[in-house]
Amino acid sequence: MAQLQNLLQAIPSSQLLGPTNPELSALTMDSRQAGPGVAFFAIKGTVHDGHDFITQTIVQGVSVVFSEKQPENAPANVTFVIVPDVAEAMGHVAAAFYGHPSKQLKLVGVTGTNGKTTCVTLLHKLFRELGYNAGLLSTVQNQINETVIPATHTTPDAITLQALLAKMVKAGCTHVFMEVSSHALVQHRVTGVEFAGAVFTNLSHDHLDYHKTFDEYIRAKKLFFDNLSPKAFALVNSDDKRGMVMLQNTKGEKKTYALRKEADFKARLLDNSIQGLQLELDGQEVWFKLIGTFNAYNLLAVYGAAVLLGEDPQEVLTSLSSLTSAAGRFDYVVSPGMITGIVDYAHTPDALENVLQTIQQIRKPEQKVITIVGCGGNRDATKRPIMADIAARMSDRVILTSDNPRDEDPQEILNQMQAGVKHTDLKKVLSVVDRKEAIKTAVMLADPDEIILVAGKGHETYQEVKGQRSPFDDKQILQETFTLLQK
Ligand SMILES: CC(=O)N[C@H]1[C@@H](OP(=O)(O)OP(=O)(O)OC[C@H]2O[C@@H](n3ccc(=O)[nH]c3=O)[C@H](O)[C@@H]2O)O[C@H](CO)[C@@H](O)[C@@H]1O[C@H](C)C(=O)N[C@@H](C)C(=O)N[C@H](CCC(=O)O)C(=O)O
Ligand SMILES: Nc1ncnc2c1ncn2[C@@H]1O[C@H](COP(=O)(O)OP(=O)(O)OP(=O)(O)O)[C@@H](O)[C@H]1O
Ligand SMILES: N[C@H](CCC[C@H](N)C(=O)O)C(=O)O
Ligand SMILES: [Mg+2]
Repeated sequence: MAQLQNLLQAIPSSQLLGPTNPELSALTMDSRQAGPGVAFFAIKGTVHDGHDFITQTIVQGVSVVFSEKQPENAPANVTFVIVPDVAEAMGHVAAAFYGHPSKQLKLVGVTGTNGKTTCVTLLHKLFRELGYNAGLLSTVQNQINETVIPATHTTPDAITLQALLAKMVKAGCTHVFMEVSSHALVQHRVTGVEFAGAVFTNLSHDHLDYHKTFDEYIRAKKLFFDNLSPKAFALVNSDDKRGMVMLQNTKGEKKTYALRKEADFKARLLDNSIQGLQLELDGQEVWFKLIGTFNAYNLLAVYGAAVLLGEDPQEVLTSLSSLTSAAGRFDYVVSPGMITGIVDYAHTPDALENVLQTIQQIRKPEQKVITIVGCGGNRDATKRPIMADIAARMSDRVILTSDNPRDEDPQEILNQMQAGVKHTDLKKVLSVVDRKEAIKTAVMLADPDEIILVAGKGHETYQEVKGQRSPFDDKQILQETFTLLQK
């Protein structure tokens, strides 16, 4: 419960109509949840405009409406708060409603095109190892210590986010690690959140369907650093072209990490194999279980953030060296017969190319690569032929199969993929519509010491076919098939 006036203090400007200080029991941005004691925020979305639902919320007995427009005929018992930007106001109001939980936590946000889930998951595992109560907000899942709360977005909306942070405070968490997506920044999902630190991983072309231009996308990421408090650290990858741009206008403490340049946190790659990474990190030689050069960056970012949070560098390195990757991010199993199975969430051409490049770098010359890949239904169809072509060019054999066909005809998706394979590569490519059968086929074909990449679904634990979701876990099926076929 909260009084409206107590929630309005953080909002820069507002105009109030109707009762001045009603009592509120809940906040919502969805008209369908509005009722007595509730404040409704009318948000302009990509499909709907929340303002169109105001009348409906009034019929449902809502107490307060946050709006960008003057009401036409507001009933006397409803308070209207008129603000220039409802999404921004909602960030501040949600923070106040839940008692500013971020101020009671050491909250670190990670932004960038790739590596967010990996970094926050490693940070969470690390701080659990170091003995802290810690929270996690990620694409894969949210966590309070070891308790899992399913995630619907990479970064939840402001109300859900503040509610989760408050729950974490209540559970005794001292540290929380969260992904901050560019959508979240533009939509003010993290407005009103106080960060102890911000980390930038890298920037490449992505989400341009939403941000329209690359400059807009960069601006979205930079917003995160521009809004930091002077007490926070701003840690960026200075090997990335955009790293220093992020620091230009920040008030936070500027820190860098790099493999190729001088930086506050610096590492040198000594060895990069299927067994893991050996790095010289801040002058010490350490082995890590994570694979691929990109993970050297993630480890360095995590190390830097932990040290900036005040942890002992030696203890951090010792714990980090024992950690494994986030579920479905270059996750792997080795069969008793020494076949390496890699499960990765690569579901875009860029990601698939990256993951196959990493495999090329770490495999022994004689190790062959079998790739299993599909493309989701009801999603961008233009990536289908491109991904099949990449898989065929960069692997010794390819099995095209279903990802989540959703409402589409699975065979039709495979036909569209197959159309992208070059004539010269056709002899390497099979199509097996059933994903389980595809995995089985790959395991049957694989000789000891070969590598099987299962791409596209990563951590997902279901498959959606003809609108129906059934349990499906690439890593588990791979393991079961190794056992079944005694490979
Ligand atoms: C493009 C985008 O970010 N969309 C998010 C946005 O939806 P929207 O703007 O399209 O919403 P809308 O349907 O137009 O509705 C506008 C407003 O009217 C309200 N409404 C709508 C209907 C109604 O009957 N009554 C009502 O009040 C809605 O609750 C909403 O407040 O606001 C919704 C409520 O928070 C989000 O669920 C939705 O995320 C959609 C599902 C989504 O797919 N988002 C993705 C793109 C996303 O956010 N991804 C990023 C990261 C991705 C990555 O890093 O790869 C993430 O952080 O997850
Ligand atoms: N630092 C990095 N640089 C480049 N590629 C990376 C990096 N870290 C991970 N990757 C690759 O990108 C994929 C996605 O990694 P991760 O899930 O950590 O990123 P994310 O930023 O959370 O992505 P999303 O936008 O899907 O939430 C991984 O499967 C891996 O192949
Ligand atoms: N968030 C992305 C993930 C895609 C993962 C892939 N496995 C698929 O289902 O297409 C989407 O829903 O488009
Ligand atoms: Mg993520």
